[in-house]
Amino acid sequence: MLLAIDCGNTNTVFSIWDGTQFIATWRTSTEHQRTADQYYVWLTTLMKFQDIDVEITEVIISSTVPRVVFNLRVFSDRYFNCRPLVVGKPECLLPVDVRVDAGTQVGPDRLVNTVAGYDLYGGNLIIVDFGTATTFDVVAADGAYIGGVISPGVNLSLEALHQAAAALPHVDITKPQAVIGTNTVACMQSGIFWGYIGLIREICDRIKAERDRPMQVISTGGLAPLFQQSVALFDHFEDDLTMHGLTVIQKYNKENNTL
Ligand SMILES: Nc1ncnc2c1ncn2[C@@H]1O[C@H](COP(=O)(O)OP(=O)(O)OP(=O)(O)O)[C@@H](O)[C@H]1O
Ligand SMILES: CC(C)(CO)[C@@H](O)C(=O)NCCC(=O)O
Ligand SMILES: [K+]
Repeated sequence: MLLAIDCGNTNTVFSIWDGTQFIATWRTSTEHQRTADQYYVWLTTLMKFQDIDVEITEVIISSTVPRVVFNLRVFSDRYFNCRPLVVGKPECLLPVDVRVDAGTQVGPDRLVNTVAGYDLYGGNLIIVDFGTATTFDVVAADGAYIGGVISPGVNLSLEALHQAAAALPHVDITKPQAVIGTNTVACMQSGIFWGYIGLIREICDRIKAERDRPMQVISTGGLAPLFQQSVALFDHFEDDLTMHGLTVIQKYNKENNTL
């Protein structure tokens, strides 16, 4: 079975794919100090707890944090006796083109999202991923990643306000009752919530105008449904878009990679 690992700057998600579906998914915070042995103890404890008794024979990794890849490689090699496929490395083939400025290292999560979006919906897409950063990936008609937009993540923006201003507390994002806040928390929530709705709408409109063709907007990440509640910003929401992309890339390499 395949273990797919999506390592973001904040969280790392592990999913087990049985060839047809994900049978389990677990999330942990991303820490580059974590060793191969620590990953193994953590994972097997959760597997036992959920009565999941499967043999992992393949591992694929997408990591936006280069430093964690070493220990994840050791983890894969030591405990599953396999060499992991690492998205973004030359030995990992992609089923789509990447058309960006020479020397640009596109985040592997954005490449994986592109592959997943193209597999599910075809080309001409804008993929909006709410993670540590909010990213917009633009997918051409032929599935190529042709660039996009990187904005500060929702939680990052809230945290930055709290860190920089002595009188501003830490708040969680929710949809505010009104635009005009009558207390500090409500003011902050309004700024982030409606500010983000504006940001998403403006960026998507401008990308569509620049491309001058109809495009579907696909969203993923924990906060997408919250924004979609108020304004129809997205055509589709995919909870596990990145994980889906990892399975597509794994299959593609199995069929086409001679290494
Ligand atoms: N209402 C909310 N207020 C604050 N945080 C929320 C809320 N709803 C969801 N979240 C958080 O949003 C995050 C969404 O997870 P997601 O996997 O999309 O990004 P991430 O893992 O934080 O980022 P990265 O992939 O860059 O590490 C989760 O950490 C979740 O706890
Ligand atoms: C933008 C993030 C942090 C989003 O996870 C990641 O995709 C990344 O580190 N990207 C590298 C730069 C780029 O994608 O152009
Ligand atoms: K993510």
